[in-house]
Amino acid sequence: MPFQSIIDDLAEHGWSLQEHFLCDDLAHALATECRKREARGDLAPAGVGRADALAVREGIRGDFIQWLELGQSAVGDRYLESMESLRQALNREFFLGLDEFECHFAFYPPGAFYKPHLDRFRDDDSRTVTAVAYLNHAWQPEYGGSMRMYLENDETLDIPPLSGSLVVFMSGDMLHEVLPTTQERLSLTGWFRRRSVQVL
Ligand SMILES: O=C(O)CCC(=O)C(=O)O
Ligand SMILES: [Fe+2]
Repeated sequence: MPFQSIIDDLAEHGWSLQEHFLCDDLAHALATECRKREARGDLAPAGVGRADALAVREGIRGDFIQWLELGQSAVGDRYLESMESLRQALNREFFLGLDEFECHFAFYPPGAFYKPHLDRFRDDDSRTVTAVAYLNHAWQPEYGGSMRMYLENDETLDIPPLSGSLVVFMSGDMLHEVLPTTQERLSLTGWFRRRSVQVL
């Protein structure tokens, strides 16, 4: 079961890569859904920060996003249901108290990137585990657009955004970035959250 290997990887080193997490038809249908939203103009430039501190900073990230909610599309619901099963598996194993999953489509036009960052906000530690699913069929190495993770001992790992793969990591620990892409790059980025304890 892929969930067990995600859990084992997280316990061992805080991240996991599952190269065939989504079956081909689901990955393809999600890519179609993302492109449809993009064509309709539903995606908006992504911001940096949270709520009232939210700002669009093109020097930091250049992707366009739209949140995925239950009931918007059958294919979106299928993805959210599999993340719900993963949430329950993570809670059973790690007692993280994850009580929510939020996720958005992301569309990186050619030239876009996302500079190195952690997924946890300075004033809100509710984002606990990050899960990113990639939706790019026949992605070639020369397109760029890999996600670079900064591991221990100054090592880095570049993960190409290949259709169907899922990367999971601890949101507060893993420094990561999206390297500049030369092609349109589609993904679903999400976070398992626990109830936020506000730092005043
Ligand atoms: O698309 C990716 O590979 C990662 C995106 C990301 O780091 C984010 O949205 O916080
Ligand atoms: Fe991130």
